[in-house]
Amino acid sequence: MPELDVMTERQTPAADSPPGTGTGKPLSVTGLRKTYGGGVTAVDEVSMEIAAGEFVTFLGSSGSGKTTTLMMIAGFCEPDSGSIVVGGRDVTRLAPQKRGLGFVFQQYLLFPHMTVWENVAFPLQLRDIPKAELRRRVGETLEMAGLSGMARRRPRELSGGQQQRVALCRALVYRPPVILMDEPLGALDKKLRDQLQTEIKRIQRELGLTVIYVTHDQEEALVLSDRIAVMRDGRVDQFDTPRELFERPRTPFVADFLGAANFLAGHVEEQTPDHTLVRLDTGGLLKARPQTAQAPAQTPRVRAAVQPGRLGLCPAGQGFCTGTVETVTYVGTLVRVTVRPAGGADTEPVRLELPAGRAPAPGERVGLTADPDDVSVFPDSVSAPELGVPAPEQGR
Ligand SMILES: Nc1ncnc2c1ncn2[C@@H]1O[C@H](COP(=O)(O)OP(=O)(O)OP(=O)(O)O)[C@@H](O)[C@H]1O
Repeated sequence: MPELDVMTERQTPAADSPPGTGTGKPLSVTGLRKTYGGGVTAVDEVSMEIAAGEFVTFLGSSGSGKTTTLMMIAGFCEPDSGSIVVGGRDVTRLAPQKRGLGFVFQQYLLFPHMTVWENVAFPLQLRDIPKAELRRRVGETLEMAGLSGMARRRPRELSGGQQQRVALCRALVYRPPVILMDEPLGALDKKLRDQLQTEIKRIQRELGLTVIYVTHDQEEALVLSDRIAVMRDGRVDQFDTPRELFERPRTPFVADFLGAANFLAGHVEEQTPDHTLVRLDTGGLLKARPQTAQAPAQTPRVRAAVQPGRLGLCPAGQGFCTGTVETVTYVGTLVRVTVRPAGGADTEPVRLELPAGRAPAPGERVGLTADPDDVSVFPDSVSAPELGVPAPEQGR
């Protein structure tokens, strides 16, 4: 892991704007590629345009190329080809410390012998910021992160969450044009993660920061991001808003990775400009939204994908499928239900997420419904396991 601010050269801060005026800059990445020794192509032709003040997350399973892409943007890893432009300036061949970017990593890398105040002030001292200005900025940043009362403590006197907030302050204090965060909350427990996610998002909005965030946690990506780049095998499968990724997944991998989609096998029976009708292997007819360019009109076999939270119950014999309730698991205000469809011996149970008040009883026969707009249809040329999609877990 690179030593952070220690490497930062003496330079004028990227922006001197006070909070609220939007310090973030746009970033564009074109045709980025990295192959490690041994022939592993970690990143393969990644291109994206990130707007000033946008919160973008690289989401993907382990080994999908998230960290390598981030490290190339940071300058700690040299790309084989491609370019990186920050705020109109090509930084591809610049040393990390000359890019002026901020970093927050899972390991806090605070200086143990310095107080919180000194840790946060350090990047400004490196940049020869006048004392009064330094005091104002450190004070302001600590206050924003709720750390004002802890300025005199040393890192070992803080909890993990507090230490991570100090690391965040240290990246924020000199208002870099882009902040890069690699699993910064990975070491914290769920409650702290939730709390810090809210704080990171608030601070990012308040300051208008451009943030690139790496995580393999779907929920975290959905909570934080304006847009998410879903990565697989070094490539970006889809770069879109959380809503688009949910409602218009372009690949089965995206459908499954974001929402643990149900995949229902069948064939297209009818295609009109208004809808697609899929005859499921279990016998029922499922109406999906009309298909676009990648319409599987020529593909006899398809898989219809629908998220568990977008399915509803109706009386048995109605809807696109009838089956028997197998499991009912309460998860807070939600209930996770699995239904074994009748009429398809080998079919997987269908997973639903319902409000707790609408839970059916195990053994009950129910029908399933879905809004056609929530149903995506994919050609059945590639199976989910081949795409690296994990098998659905019971009660997930
Ligand atoms: N220094 C290296 N030398 C050789 N191969 C590497 C090196 N660093 C990463 N890789 C390989 O490149 C691929 C992408 O790795 P990368 O760390 O970018 O993925 P990631 O999505 O960030 O994964 P994780 O979530 O596990 O950190 C993997 O196959 C990995 O084994």
